[in-house]
Amino acid sequence: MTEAVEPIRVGVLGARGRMGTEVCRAVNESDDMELVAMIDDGDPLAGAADAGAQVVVDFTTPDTVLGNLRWCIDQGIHAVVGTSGFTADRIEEVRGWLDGKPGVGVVIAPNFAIGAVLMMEFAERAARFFESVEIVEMHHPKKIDAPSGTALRTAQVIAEARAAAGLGPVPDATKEEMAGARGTDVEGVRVHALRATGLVAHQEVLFGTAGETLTLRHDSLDRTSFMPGVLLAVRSVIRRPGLTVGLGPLLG
Ligand SMILES: NC(=O)C1=CN([C@@H]2O[C@H](COP(=O)(O)OP(=O)(O)OC[C@H]3O[C@@H](n4cnc5c(N)ncnc54)[C@H](OP(=O)(O)O)[C@@H]3O)[C@@H](O)[C@H]2O)C=CC1
Ligand SMILES: O=C(O)C1=N[C@H](C(=O)O)C[C@H](O)C1
Repeated sequence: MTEAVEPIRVGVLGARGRMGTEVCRAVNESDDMELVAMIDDGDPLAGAADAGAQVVVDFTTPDTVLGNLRWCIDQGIHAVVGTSGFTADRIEEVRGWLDGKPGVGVVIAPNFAIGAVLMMEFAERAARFFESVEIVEMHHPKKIDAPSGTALRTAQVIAEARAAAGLGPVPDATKEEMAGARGTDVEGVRVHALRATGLVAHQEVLFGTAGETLTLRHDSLDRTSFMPGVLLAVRSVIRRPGLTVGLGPLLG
């Protein structure tokens, strides 16, 4: 006789937001998870611990996510984090907190959509073959930060691949006559942020070299695109202590 498996007890932070609402729906619809806490701005985080959450999913704001994450780690609650704003310094800070809590797992993913994860992997692979590269991220106008976490992460992996290949700076003789005309410089990669009603989350990575260009484009047309990745991270994090950055390592 097979033993009944207990569902994973999940708490959602930012539960009334655009992503939080979708995550609550996805957790409720999954057979192996139970939604035990819905926390939003103003609600005490203790509600998640009181409800016995094993995993907390955070889709809040770049300003509040670090405090939330520190609290989860202190409580011994695993965390799946989609909130943007994770610079290299922040990642290292979280890694330090986890050193003191060896049983706790944290997954921080700038983008949970499978196509976006592949776009970043393909960009990393292509980077060494092209002297030029620029990133254009396009989002709904209610997004509160720019550049997007996805664009930041893409620029980082491209910059690392360029450095490993011994590539110099991206060629650019342009004198910027007005500030911002050439976007912002992220580790030597120009990133441009567009906002328009009707968009959800989109990104292009444009590579160029003599006589050819390569464009990688990903479109999230609906927030359901992020849900399989979020659920995969929830299932994975309970048996994956320490810090995992990005969804790639969970995809096998
Ligand atoms: N990794 C990924 O795949 C994805 C990441 N994101 C990221 O997720 C984050 C949220 O995006 P989105 O859902 O669109 O944003 P929303 O503004 O719709 O949602 C954020 C929610 O968090 C709430 N909130 C703010 N502070 C706290 C707090 N301290 N504790 C609990 N809840 C809080 C907000 O409440 P109130 O509005 O009342 O302040 C709001 O309901 C962003 O950083 C975004 O970039 C988005 C999509 C995909
Ligand atoms: O705010 C959003 O919407 C999104 N945020 C994430 C980011 O900043 O990269 C992921 C996705 O782009 C949607």
